[in-house]
Amino acid sequence: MKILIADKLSDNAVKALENMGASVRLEPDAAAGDLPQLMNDAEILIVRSTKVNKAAMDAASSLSLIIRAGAGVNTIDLEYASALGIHVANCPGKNADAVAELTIGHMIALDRNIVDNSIDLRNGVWNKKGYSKARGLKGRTLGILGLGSIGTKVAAVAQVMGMNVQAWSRSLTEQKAKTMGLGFCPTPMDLARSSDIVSIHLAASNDTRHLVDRSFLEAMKESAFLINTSRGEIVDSAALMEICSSKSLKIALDVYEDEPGASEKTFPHTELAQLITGTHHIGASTQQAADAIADEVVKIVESYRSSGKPLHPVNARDKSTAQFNLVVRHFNKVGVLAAVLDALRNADINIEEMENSIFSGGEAAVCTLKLDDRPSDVILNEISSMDNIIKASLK
Ligand SMILES: NC(=O)C1=CN([C@@H]2O[C@H](COP(=O)(O)OP(=O)(O)OC[C@H]3O[C@@H](n4cnc5c(N)ncnc54)[C@H](O)[C@@H]3O)[C@@H](O)[C@H]2O)C=CC1
Ligand SMILES: O=C(O)CCC(=O)C(=O)O
Repeated sequence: MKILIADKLSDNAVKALENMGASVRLEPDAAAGDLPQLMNDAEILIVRSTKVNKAAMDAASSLSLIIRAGAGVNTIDLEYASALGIHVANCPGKNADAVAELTIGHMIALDRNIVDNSIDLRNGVWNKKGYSKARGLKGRTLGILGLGSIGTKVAAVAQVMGMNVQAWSRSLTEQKAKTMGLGFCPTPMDLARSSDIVSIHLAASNDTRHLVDRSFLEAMKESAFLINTSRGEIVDSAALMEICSSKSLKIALDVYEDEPGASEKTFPHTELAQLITGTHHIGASTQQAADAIADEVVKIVESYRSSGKPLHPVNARDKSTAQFNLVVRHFNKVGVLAAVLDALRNADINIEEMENSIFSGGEAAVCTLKLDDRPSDVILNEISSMDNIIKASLK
């Protein structure tokens, strides 16, 4: 098993992979453009934020699994991976505590102007009066966009801090919000209008691109806070730059549209930087999160090695469209299933999924095949009467 790690991963995880018998190549400073040259005969590619595009996959004929050592998979061309039959898996929730911690940190920093306080002190300015105007967070309304792993954790911490927490999330219902002690916002715009602080925890996709757009920003309360630790593309940063001063919005960002890769050294959006408090996409960058992610990556490789299926697949088809389940009980002999497949091929029936389980003792087995068409009774009889078949039936 050949593994290319094109980002930083802990030494312990590398050792654990090697102990599984894998040959591991470490390229911690690789950029997206380097991947085609580095792929060679890698079967598994492990990345953090390094983008994985068509060129990388085209250069890797042995590649069968890409592991995102993190949560967001918008950096991987999922459509192309699916078209080439390459599994993509991620580590859901494993860095959520770290991002929630940074989010809460940004929220407190905005309220108390911690960054400006510190810059003034460094410049020899003492301004206790000027900086003594925080509103405080207790009793204020925090609106969370996206109640996934991170959004849920941010909500829980904010509740402990005495904030009123409300949320919009695509599958959130009023009832579910109520059981979580949260206010329910039927639409993102409702949340924008009624929150003192908006915190974004959505996955980036075509649906969520610029979900926080000009009209959302205009709907926000005067002097509200906006915090984005999810993905830059979710906020229309051009609109943000135009609107934030006129509405006195306070902004904290960890992520940016067209943000530099991890190995780059220049931040191009300096105009935006003047208007915000910003961090360098470090939401997940704590030792705790790195350890939790590394452990999960090892589990994903283990699951893939032992079953051929990775834990946490993100590009598997949600639900098979095949409606016909052919169940074949058979003796555990060479060639039995090949004959079944042959009969189905001759009938022009496609097998979409197939699973064979052997019973204890190893004598008999049952194979379930999901088919795109109904086999006729003639074919069922033909299969049932084959050598070493006990019975074939449709379920
Ligand atoms: N700043 C950082 O270092 C980090 C940033 N992130 C970002 O935060 C995002 C959220 O992370 P988690 O909470 O762990 O993920 P999650 O998968 O648990 O939650 C994702 C949320 O996005 C929503 N969502 C997904 N697709 C959607 C769509 N098409 N339309 C509307 N809503 C949609 C889901 O309903 C869910 O509420 C990640 O996707 C990632 O982009 C994650 C980890 C670290
Ligand atoms: O690995 C990183 O530093 C980025 C983490 C992240 O953005 C994610 O997990 O979605």
